[in-house]
Amino acid sequence: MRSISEIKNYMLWFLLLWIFSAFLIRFIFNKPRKSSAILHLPPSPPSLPIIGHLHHLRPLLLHKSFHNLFCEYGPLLYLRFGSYPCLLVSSPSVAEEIFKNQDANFASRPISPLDDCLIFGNTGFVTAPYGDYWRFMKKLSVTELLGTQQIERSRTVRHQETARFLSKMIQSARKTEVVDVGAELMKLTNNIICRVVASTSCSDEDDEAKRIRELLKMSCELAGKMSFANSLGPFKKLGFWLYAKKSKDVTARYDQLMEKLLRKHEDKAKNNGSDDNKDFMDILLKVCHDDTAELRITREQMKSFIADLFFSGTSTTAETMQWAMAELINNPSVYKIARDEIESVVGRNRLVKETDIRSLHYVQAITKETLRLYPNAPFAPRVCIKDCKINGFDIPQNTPVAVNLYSIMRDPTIWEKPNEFCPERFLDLATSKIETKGQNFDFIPFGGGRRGCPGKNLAYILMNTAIASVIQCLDLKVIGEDGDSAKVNMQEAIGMSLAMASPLQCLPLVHFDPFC
Ligand code: HEM
Repeated sequence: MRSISEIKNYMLWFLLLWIFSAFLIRFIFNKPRKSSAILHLPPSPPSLPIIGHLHHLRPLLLHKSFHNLFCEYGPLLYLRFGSYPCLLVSSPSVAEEIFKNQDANFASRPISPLDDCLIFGNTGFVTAPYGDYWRFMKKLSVTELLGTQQIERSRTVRHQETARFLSKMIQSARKTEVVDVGAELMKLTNNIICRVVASTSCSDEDDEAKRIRELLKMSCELAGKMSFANSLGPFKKLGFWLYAKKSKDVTARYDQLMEKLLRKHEDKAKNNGSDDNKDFMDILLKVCHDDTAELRITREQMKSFIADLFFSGTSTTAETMQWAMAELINNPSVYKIARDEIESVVGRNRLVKETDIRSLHYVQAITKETLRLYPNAPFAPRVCIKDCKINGFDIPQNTPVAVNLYSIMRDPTIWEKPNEFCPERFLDLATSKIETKGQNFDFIPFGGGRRGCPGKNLAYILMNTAIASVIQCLDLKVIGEDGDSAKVNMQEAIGMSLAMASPLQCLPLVHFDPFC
């Protein structure tokens, strides 16, 4: 029998041979396109034959690679990854062109590499091209789920879930138990989205919620790997070959889960025609069965849309809160200022409520500063629908665009000490009130324009309240070799979203117990 290392050697040789022949074939048969030679394209960093700028990328740490490119070569770059061009935008003025002045022309997303094997492929809302389907779903989500009135309506759900999260943390504190804060925050956001979308209560014992979380995580990882594979030009098939089976499996399991939830809702609709307490799934089903609706959505589109909401709304919010907690632990003076603010506004007799947030300016500044440093979606992917000009340069039709939110919000020409956590920068120092920064496209953690994040308001209210509750009720201690002065490791994880490399493990200590 061959040893593992022999097999590995064979595979390596096979791979090298395959790569070499692919390069050769491409070199011989692919003549450069004439049209790109006469276009006045934006500047490009030095590139290599065939792979273009691929050598500038660190696999699965795209935002870091983009940030390095921005620091070294400037804020508007025309890149080529294998056979794929990409416009990298890292300045507020060009972001304004994309999100405002030429918004309609940049309102589509690049074709997803995941279309035929993952649920987050091209049938979804997030990846849908700018057209009738996207407009219809956007209207529905803004009016029926994520608008101000709907956010008000789901306040009780958020309050109950935040209290559940907090009481779990307090219980662990009483038992001197170390808590995986990231996992608890993920449960919190997942439960809220589950209840708002499908009235599914996901308790600790319910492994349905756990399954949703696991599938989301797997999908995220696969999406990252497959997107990277897609940029490898002639080698993208290798990526699909490696990940297709797993992707299909994830999709099938997600589909089963959605079907189960949809059937429950259909049964409920049959037995009770009343419009009271309709959740988002009820509304979607109604639209799906409505012959007179502006647009008939299919069952598949409905499932993808719901998956998109889970995908976009849960880990984004949970991971941002995890960064906030980590920064708070590493910056005890910030913790103290925020706690003093909460105690002066709320007192020490009751738990902070959503309606207190408008008076908690420092807490709001903490959330904003966290989003500035750690935008969970570090770049907004768009595509140019038709030929246009930006800053006098030609941008050809169908050019994928990455608006580099991460670099814009760490640009030293815009932000003083850009890598430092300093919530004060969001406060008007004269009034100590929150400033409305972001009008100039320098603070854009939620993207912008018509394709900007529709969950922004929900995310803000949820994060501000959960962060304020933790500050009000708990001290968080990291267990490390340095004893009480141990700091959280702020390293970023490998992946497409900006998550922490190591899960935040803390020992909570009770400062105020609102449930006593
Ligand atoms: C901290 C939390 C969040 C962050 C940082 C975030 C960030 C973003 C960003 C950067 C985009 C792309 C915007 C663009 O292309 O201009 C986006 C899109 C989106 N987000 Fe969020 N998001 C968050 C929370 C949420 C929540 C809570 C929901 C809903 C439950 C949500 C739903 C969506 C959807 C559906 C899209 C796609 C919009 C479209 O393609 O038209 N997000 N988000």
